[in-house]
Amino acid sequence: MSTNTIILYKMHGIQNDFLFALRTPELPMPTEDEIARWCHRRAGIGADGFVLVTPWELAPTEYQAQVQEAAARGLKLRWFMDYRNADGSTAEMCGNAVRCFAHILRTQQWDQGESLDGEVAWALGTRGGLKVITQVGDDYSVDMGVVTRFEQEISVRVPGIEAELSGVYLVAPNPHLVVPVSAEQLVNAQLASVSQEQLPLSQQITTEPNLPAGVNVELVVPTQDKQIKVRVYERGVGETQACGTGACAVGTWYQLEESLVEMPGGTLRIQVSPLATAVAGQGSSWEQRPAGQYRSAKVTMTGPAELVAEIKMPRS
Ligand SMILES: N[C@@H](CCC[C@H](N)C(=O)O)C(=O)O
Repeated sequence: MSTNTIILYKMHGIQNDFLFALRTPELPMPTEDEIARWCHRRAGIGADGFVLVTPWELAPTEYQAQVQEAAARGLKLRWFMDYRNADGSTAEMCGNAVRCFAHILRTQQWDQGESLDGEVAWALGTRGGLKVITQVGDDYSVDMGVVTRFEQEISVRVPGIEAELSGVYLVAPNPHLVVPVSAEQLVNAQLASVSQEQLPLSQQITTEPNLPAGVNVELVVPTQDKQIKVRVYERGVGETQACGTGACAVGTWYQLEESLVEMPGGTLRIQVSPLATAVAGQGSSWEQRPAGQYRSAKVTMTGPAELVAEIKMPRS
């Protein structure tokens, strides 16, 4: 393949869509500008994000500790997820793209995975910590690690909703703001279709206090037992059809052992197990946590991943 072309794999996980490329020594990370052009819905192929499938030996060196972590789980760390949003900005990782990552490794026969407790598994290094993916029938289940919920409530203004809302900040490990709304407000919210920095302030979601690193926002309505209906605004992208780390944040906020997070593109199963408090003498359930402490849980996300097309893209 000449360096003037690149093979891009269009993938999606419940319609959160991505362009994947395999990193080789000859193919470093494309520029922010190129990624934004490829992800553009009209002038490019169209995607919510870009993933450079990076062999571990080409990964940034600061994540070396994840090698030992994987080894302790009986796995060899062979891959790193280098993730960029549709506007080219860097994010910690992407939950829906993690499932797609395992799917492309398998379907392109780049890595058939390892056996872990009788299942096929892959270890994946990310800027947001180690992820372990297992194949479950046609789906993929991801040990997403720890999600942390902070006590401080954040006031939120959402275009299309008159009332001032209140949100809960979670680190999953990407930053998320879970905002409970009514069924009517969920429909009325006007979420931008592009990264909101490109829009006037009146069309932006704003928070008090301001969150300078930006934030992904989930508007949530619990519907029936275990089921939560969600719309998502993704930092660096705009409204998306689904968000994996967002679903993990919502599941942690909801505090049920298992929840079904229903987004416009599909539903993810989120399993949550609260971690023991960092405060000596406290129990492990959330209810026993003192006010003012943050709450952490280990989270597993399960859902599908699909390969849509393989595209030979010219590079200028
Ligand atoms: N779609 C992703 C999250 C992608 C990154 C996010 N936009 C951010 O900037 O944090 C997911 O499925 O988790």
